[in-house]
Amino acid sequence: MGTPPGPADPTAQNGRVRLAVTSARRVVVKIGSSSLTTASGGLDDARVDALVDTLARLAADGREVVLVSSGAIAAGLAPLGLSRRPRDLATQQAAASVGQGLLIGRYAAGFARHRLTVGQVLLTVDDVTRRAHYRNAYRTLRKLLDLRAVPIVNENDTVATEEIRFGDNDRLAALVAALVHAELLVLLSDVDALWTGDPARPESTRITDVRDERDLAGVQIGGAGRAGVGTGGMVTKVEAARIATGFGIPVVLTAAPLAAAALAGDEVGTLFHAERRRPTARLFWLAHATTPRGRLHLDAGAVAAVVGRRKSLLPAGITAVDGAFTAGDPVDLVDAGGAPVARGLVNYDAVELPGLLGRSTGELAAALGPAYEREVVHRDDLVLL
Ligand SMILES: Nc1ncnc2c1ncn2[C@@H]1O[C@H](COP(=O)(O)OP(=O)(O)O)[C@@H](O)[C@H]1O
Ligand SMILES: N[C@@H](CCC(=O)OP(=O)(O)O)C(=O)O
Repeated sequence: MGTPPGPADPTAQNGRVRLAVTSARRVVVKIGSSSLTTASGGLDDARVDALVDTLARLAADGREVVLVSSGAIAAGLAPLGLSRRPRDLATQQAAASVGQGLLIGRYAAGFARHRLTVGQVLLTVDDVTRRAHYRNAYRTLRKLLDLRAVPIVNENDTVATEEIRFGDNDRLAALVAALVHAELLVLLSDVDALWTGDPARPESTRITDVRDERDLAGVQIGGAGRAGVGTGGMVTKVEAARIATGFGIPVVLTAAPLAAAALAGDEVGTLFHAERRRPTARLFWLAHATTPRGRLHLDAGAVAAVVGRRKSLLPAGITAVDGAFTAGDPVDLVDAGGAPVARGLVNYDAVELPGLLGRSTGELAAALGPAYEREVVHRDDLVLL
């Protein structure tokens, strides 16, 4: 390994402070299972307390903190006599049911030492994909912050099924950061930064800054490290960083013991710089938080119009339709090869479209009435993928 992770890392301090970090007033911090558990899999009280102390200091500084914490499944293993993360969903859910209570109890006791109250927020995919639920989740989180409580978020593992699971809390943390309009997302893992390749290999080096996709070219982004504890590895963290930075939120990725230094703005870990152009909340939600209900296949002309010239999608450019959506649902717009190029809110039911395909809006209006002059997806309801 190039440089061992830890506060002693000589490359960590060079006297510069990351202003994007120190100026953030509302911060979402995500910690992975691997940073909260002992090698044998149980909750590591010392690590939980260390994180709590760091976050309590942040709160004492007047910053608002939302914690997204994994670890429910890992914390439930030992009490159930299990030695490793189970593969089947039912046992994972049982472990999460036992472990989530222990986890939140541990946090509540830890924050109480600092006279801080915690609020448990368990979210399902629907809570961040369905607009009505999304607003509910936002209201609750907002209210907890207004009341100076520390929201502690996890996926509601006990009720999530395989199909509707996030499965990894990195993406959940990025969506929560966007939901609460955080100014910073901190991803804490068992590795001190994003490295150019597997951190265990001598040729790998630490990446201090990711300014855009070009800085990720050639980087080998692998799966989870310590077997049986973490889930997504670096892939889900980089994906979460893309989501958050695309929403204008900078992201610091580092190891849990470096959390305090990272939050003080020291140049530890990897800083993913925020993109300057921030999409509207609605389009962000459309791109990242919706599940498409169908697919519209576009011909080359329609792809050029929608992607290249940012035009609305008209029936004339659609060659086929899949799915059972109704007007107002999110659908993916795919090119001739089936690759999604955009997502949008469709103005027709799936059953209406086959009779309209390939026909001009003028022709449709003359044959079927003025209501059929409308776009299939209006450009204001479209986001490129
Ligand atoms: N390019 C890379 N840079 C850093 N870590 C990497 C890279 N590729 C793969 N990894 C692995 O990803 C692991 C972190 O993911 P994971 O175990 O899922 O953490 P967590 O439980 O914190 O979510 C690291 O321990 C590391 O071995
Ligand atoms: N919701 C699950 C965690 C899933 C997850 O993302 O884990 P990790 O990769 O350790 O952040 C739990 O609490 O066990």
